[in-house]
Amino acid sequence: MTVETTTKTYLNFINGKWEASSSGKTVASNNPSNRDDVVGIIQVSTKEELDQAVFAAKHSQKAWKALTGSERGAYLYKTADILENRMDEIAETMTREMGKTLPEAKGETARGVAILRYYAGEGMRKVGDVIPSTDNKALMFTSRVPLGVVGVISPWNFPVAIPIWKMAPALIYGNSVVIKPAQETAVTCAKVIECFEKAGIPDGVLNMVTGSGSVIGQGLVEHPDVNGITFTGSNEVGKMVGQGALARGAKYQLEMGGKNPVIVAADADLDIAVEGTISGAFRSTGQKCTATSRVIIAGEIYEKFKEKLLEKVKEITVGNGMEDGIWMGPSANESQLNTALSYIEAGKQEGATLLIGGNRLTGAAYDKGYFIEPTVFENVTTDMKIAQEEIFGPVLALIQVNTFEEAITIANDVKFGLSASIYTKDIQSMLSFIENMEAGLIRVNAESAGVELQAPFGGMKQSSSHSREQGEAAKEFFTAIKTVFVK
Ligand SMILES: NC(=O)C1=CN([C@@H]2O[C@H](COP(=O)(O)OP(=O)(O)OC[C@H]3O[C@@H](n4cnc5c(N)ncnc54)[C@H](O)[C@@H]3O)[C@@H](O)[C@H]2O)C=CC1
Ligand SMILES: O=C(O)CCC(=O)C(=O)O
Repeated sequence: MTVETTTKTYLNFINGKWEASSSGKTVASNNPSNRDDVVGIIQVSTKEELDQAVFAAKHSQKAWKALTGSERGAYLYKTADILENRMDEIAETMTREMGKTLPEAKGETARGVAILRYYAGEGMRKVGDVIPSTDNKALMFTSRVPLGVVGVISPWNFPVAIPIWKMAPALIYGNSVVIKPAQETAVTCAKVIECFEKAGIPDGVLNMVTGSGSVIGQGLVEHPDVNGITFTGSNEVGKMVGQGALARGAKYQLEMGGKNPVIVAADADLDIAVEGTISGAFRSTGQKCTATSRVIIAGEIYEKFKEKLLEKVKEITVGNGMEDGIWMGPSANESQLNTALSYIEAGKQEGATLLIGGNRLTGAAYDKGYFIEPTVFENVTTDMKIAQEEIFGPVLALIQVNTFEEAITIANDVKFGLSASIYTKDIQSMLSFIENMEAGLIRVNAESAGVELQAPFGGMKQSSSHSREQGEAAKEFFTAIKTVFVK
């Protein structure tokens, strides 16, 4: 395994060149397993660099759009090959930068490669339909055209997959892109951009500007030459992004929080349910919008499920995700750690019973990082904060119910609607769950997290702007439809 030991400074990528910010200011990206480890130095950019990037994107888009879909696809295939060759190095950077374990980071990087190849292929697929006109001498059809310049605002929890599942479809349909990655994972993003550069993407078509959300993120939202904004992150910021884009008539797409339930029915295979619950709740230290945060369990099997779950939670090894044998890494930053700890405190204050975990880990192996125990509460009622709000940490709430209807009511009793699972063998329960659950992702006998790149991804209620990402659904956002009538 190669671990970088020198600290490199990463620049903005504007119009095909790597350039420092005119601010002269930089910030270190630190390892959440060991804050003394600086993964890289990144630019704290100004509005000036953002303007340059948007200008470059605007002026390169016409020629990019004029290429055929297969020509654009060729750049994505090439980028995929380069990313695949750099898989180990980029995955290691991801683990050092945000903490998820190396196997998870490798899996995510491989997913990035697959997403690039999927959208490369989209360049050869149809961009319209023929629709019968009521005039039999006319030809009527639709054609999809790019939006123009797309602004990508990405979070830190999937530093490779999320930027790629936004940039790849934007590019294949003929848009140019300016990305502002989360500061916490800007080094990983810069390495992904290097893959596009090495693949020869034309100057200006893809630009990266790092910096704060309030300057560069907000700047993208407000920029008159940015035609579409795609965002993943918190509900608070997402709503501001949506309002800002709407105010100037730009298209927007928001993927935000979740409070995802798992229902364990009385007839569930408990071993499979426990395994899926553990993986959904604690992989990536609970920092997925699709993470399981509530388990709603039939009274008949409650004690048995709880016992099996706690046995498995005790086996979770927490530590530096670069090390063999570690199953759960740290929180991605100090603020995430403190948020999780404050929700644990709120759970105790509001009367939930702490069954396991609940503490920050201390000692030589932990003191320089943001490590927290996997935590499970019981006697949780739906009015409690830990049952209502997105924690984005390894905290699970167990809720006991007497009937299936009660389980569905509780599962739906939140403002979010991203993902929901049920464990059952009964076909009627499955069908009722599929019918009545208010969630964009419905999972039966499978964990709440886990998204397939070729299928639509997004939520109901306050989890998204009601649009969908990934798969063919991406076409809806990254293109506009022209209806053409020819006579
Ligand atoms: N849905 C998801 O996958 C994610 C949800 N979150 C949620 O958000 C919480 C806070 O995490 P943060 O990293 O602080 O999320 P955030 O929503 O602040 O950040 C997401 C992205 O938005 C940018 N941003 C921040 N302020 C902005 C503004 N005013 N205008 C435009 N862009 C802006 C950030 O720089 C980052 O690139 C987490 O605890 C979690 O609950 C965070 C990351 C991903
Ligand atoms: O569960 C996944 O694979 C994707 C989750 C996601 O998109 C997110 O946490 O932002």
